Amino acid sequence: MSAHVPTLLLVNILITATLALCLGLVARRGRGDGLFHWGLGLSAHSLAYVLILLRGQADAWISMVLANVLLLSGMALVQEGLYQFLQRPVPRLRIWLPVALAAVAFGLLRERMEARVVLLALLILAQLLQIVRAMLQDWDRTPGRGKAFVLAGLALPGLGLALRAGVTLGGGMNVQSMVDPHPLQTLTFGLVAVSMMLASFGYVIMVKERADARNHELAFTDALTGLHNRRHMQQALAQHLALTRRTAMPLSLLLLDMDHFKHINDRHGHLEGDRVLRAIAQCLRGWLRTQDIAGRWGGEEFIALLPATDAAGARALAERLRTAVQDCTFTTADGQRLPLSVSIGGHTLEPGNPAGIDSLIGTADRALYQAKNDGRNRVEFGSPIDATILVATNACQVSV
Ligand SMILES: Nc1nc2c(ncn2[C@@H]2O[C@H](COP(=O)(O)OP(=O)(O)OP(=O)(O)O)[C@@H](O)[C@H]2O)c(=O)[nH]1
Repeated sequence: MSAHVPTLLLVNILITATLALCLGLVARRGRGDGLFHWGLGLSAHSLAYVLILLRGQADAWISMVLANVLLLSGMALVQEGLYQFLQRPVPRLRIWLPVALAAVAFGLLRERMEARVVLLALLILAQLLQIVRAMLQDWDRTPGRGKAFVLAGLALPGLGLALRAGVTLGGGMNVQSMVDPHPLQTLTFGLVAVSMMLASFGYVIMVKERADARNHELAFTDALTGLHNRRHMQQALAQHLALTRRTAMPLSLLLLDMDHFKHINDRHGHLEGDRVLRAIAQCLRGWLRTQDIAGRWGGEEFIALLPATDAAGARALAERLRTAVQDCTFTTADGQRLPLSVSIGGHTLEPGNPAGIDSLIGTADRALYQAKNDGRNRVEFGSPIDATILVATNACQVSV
């Protein structure tokens, strides 16, 4: 099966130019997503096909040498974009070496069609392998669906070019003829059109997937402490409450409030106050178990959700947190040591308890109020705790 090669080339020019234009409209230099360079790469490809279309009419230096150099430059620019996206240093020498080699070699091989076909296949395959290698190295950090499209899209022309080179070497057929095209010539140009669309859409999906993940992180993270924010904690609370209703697992909640924090702000300034909040967040991260979920509830108040934790376990953990903050040696920028303490209010929902979020938080909040009223730097629980639990708690305190 052969198609009219100039028509195929025209289709390729239209596809790559349209994609380049679209990317050019949305890309911003310096945003670190590589879209700008990817768009430049597509423009280089588009121009290369224009020059290939002029084969037979324009000078061989333009329609062969410059066209092939532009094709390889397009791939080099695509690689630059990808390295920017992966936030890795761009290995310019490695990326542009095939382009420099092509400029020299294609100039020398203008009259040797077989050598040109094989060389082009080898250089493009070398570029594709570099791209695949870079993506595999960052496999876990690269968003999922988009990268599959990019890899599939880039593999297709590699396959076409390798086949073309193999047939040229094996049978010496003229796979470059425009007048009486070899089916492989048709296949290669057809594959290039599909592959550039596939890879470019894949790349845009990759950029979008990463932006979505970042936005999600920003929407659910507290900017000052890096802990989960109130919105995330409300969602986590709802999920774990539903789980507690269906399973035989208790659920505990702690509300932690810094003592006399206004005094720290007034005396040492808000920046020091912020540093204290970060130190407390760090302390929480260090002391909670991996299944526990910690967040900033607002101002100088923190929240910890303790799944599958009964009242005794929650109280022991709360005491450990209180002691850890008390023992924390916080030093201000001008070298003063600040004593810190937190009051903690807690509550535990036993399995099957139909209480809702408001009731759980309300009870913990009342316990926190009690802890403040009773002199601060204390732990209070909303649910009654029996004598055996208290003994266990005291034992924990001693071990801390
Ligand atoms: N630096 C800093 N201060 C904050 C932030 N959010 C709230 N605050 C301050 O936290 C202080 C809270 O003061 P209060 O509610 O009176 O609480 P407190 O001084 O800790 O007193 P008690 O809770 O009764 O021990 C206020 O001065 C707020 O301005 C923040 O993000 N950074």
